[in-house]
Amino acid sequence: MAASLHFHGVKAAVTPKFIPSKPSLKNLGFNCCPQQLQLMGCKSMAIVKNTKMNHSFTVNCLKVEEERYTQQSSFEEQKTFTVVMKFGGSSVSSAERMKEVAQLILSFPDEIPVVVLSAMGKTTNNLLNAGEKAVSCGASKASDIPELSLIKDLHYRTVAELGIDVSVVSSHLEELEQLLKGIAMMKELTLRTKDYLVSFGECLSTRIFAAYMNKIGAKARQYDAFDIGFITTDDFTNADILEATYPALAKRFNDDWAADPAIPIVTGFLGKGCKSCAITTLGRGGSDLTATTIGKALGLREIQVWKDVDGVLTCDPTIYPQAQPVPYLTFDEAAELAYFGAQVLHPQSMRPAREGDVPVRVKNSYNPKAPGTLINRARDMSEVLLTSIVLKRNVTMLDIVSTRMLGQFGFLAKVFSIFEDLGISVDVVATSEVSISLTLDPSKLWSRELIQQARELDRVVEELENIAVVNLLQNRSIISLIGNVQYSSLILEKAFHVLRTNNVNVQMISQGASKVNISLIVNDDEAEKCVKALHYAFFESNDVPELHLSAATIGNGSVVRLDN
Ligand SMILES: Nc1ncnc2c1ncn2[C@@H]1O[C@H](COP(=O)(O)OP(=O)(O)O)[C@@H](O)[C@H]1O
Ligand SMILES: N[C@@H](CC(=O)OP(=O)(O)O)C(=O)O
Repeated sequence: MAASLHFHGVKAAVTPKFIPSKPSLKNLGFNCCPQQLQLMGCKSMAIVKNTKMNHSFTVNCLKVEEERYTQQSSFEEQKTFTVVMKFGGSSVSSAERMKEVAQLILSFPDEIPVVVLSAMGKTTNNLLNAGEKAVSCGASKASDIPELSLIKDLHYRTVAELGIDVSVVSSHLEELEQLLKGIAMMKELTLRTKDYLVSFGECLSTRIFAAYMNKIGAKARQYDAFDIGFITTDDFTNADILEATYPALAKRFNDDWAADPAIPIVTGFLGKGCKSCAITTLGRGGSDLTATTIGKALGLREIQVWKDVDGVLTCDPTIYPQAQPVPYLTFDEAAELAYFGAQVLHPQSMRPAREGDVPVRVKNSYNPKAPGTLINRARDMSEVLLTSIVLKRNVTMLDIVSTRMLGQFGFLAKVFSIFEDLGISVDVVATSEVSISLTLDPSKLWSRELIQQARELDRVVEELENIAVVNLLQNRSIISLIGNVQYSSLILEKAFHVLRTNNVNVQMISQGASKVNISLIVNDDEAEKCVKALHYAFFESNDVPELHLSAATIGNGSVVRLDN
């Protein structure tokens, strides 16, 4: 039974589920006690809906097991926030989208969210391109850089369409223009300056959105991540979040809420270098990591990442539009999928969620009714064969052959110490007694200038040639088959059948220890064809007689029965 109450002029809808504790009610401007709610027929607990703030609060509750409410009853304080809701650039690309996102947030009245936003639409790319152009255009031309105009137009138009004050963005846009002039004068764009430059995207989007939320009566407060405790390494453009971040965030958000409740609107992607104290970024797509970090810091019920697709799909829809949503994933599967190139999630974003054991839900902000993908610690894998196919292009592969390797102690250690010294990560490895084949993580190389990359690769080869014969193979792709490696023979049999039929020779294969990933290396120019054929075979075709399967279908979440 639901009821309606009026306290201090604020209408409160009460659902007989929770009875809020006195202190929490006071924070919200209410003044009632469990007895009053019991009188209303709320036998156990109640949710109080503050219709003025257009929000429900499942604030700390007291279970009324006894008939009588006594003053001595302990009102346990409950955590205030319930979920993180992260919206990517595609979800907040225009005023219209921001309005829809605001309504979407408010359509969950039982949640108290921390909202994380990325930069609007293509703003991060435009900022990076503007920075590159500023290096060579000359200070007098910096104001005319086309990408600067695009950024200004988008943000001025958005505030106008949302009916909020232009001062919310004007000082930041002026500062951005000054920065581009500075870059033009210096004729140089360091990684540190690059991070400062791209930070304008998230700083602008969150300010606009918070102002709009306040305008429509949903009290919100904007936060710059680098000011509230996101402490990172000083690896500009690819910083890692440090442990000190978690307690700092919890304190800041909880203290602010206790003092003056408002929905936090936080910049994704950004942090503050622990030594430099300068703005850092978490790598492209890093707002997902911002969201999971907050989820762990506050011990929330769920982390929601809202995208422009119906969840994590069986493969990249830009390669294969027939890709289907994957309803459930484990943290391990999602981490492998992200690490091996599925753009939908940031490669490091699963770590805090797994550590904090907070489920992650990937949803579509353009289609909120779609169930999306739920990522959890475990799921029943017994009937799962393949979950998703991921393609990572532009990979460099090294074949390292040592005639002295046979029985030579420490060869692998020497090889890997060379990579460690040069700060290059290795993705996939396969070894034999006399050789080792490996691929290099392109994202680590991509963050460097092209010339620097070439120099670094030359150095790797030079160093390795002291101990082995090295063959450098570029333009390769890694196709990762994410699924149940317990069925590896079945997966491989099917995959190799498909590849043979398509005349593709696999150059390297690795199963790894993850139990969820088999990686195949092929030439770049054959990779897309392979992914399409594999997707068809694993997710769409039932016709697999040569595999002796009795199930009607195999693939994502479907039943696989092997005829013994
Ligand atoms: N396996 C996959 N599942 C879902 N989306 C994928 C996958 N692989 C690549 N993508 C791409 O990722 C995009 C969503 O990620 P992203 O651009 O980071 O979204 P946002 O900017 O909204 O956070 C999709 O539009 C899709 O093209
Ligand atoms: N704006 C940053 C961070 C980010 O996470 O963006 P998105 O959520 O739109 O992928 C980027 O483009 O990399």
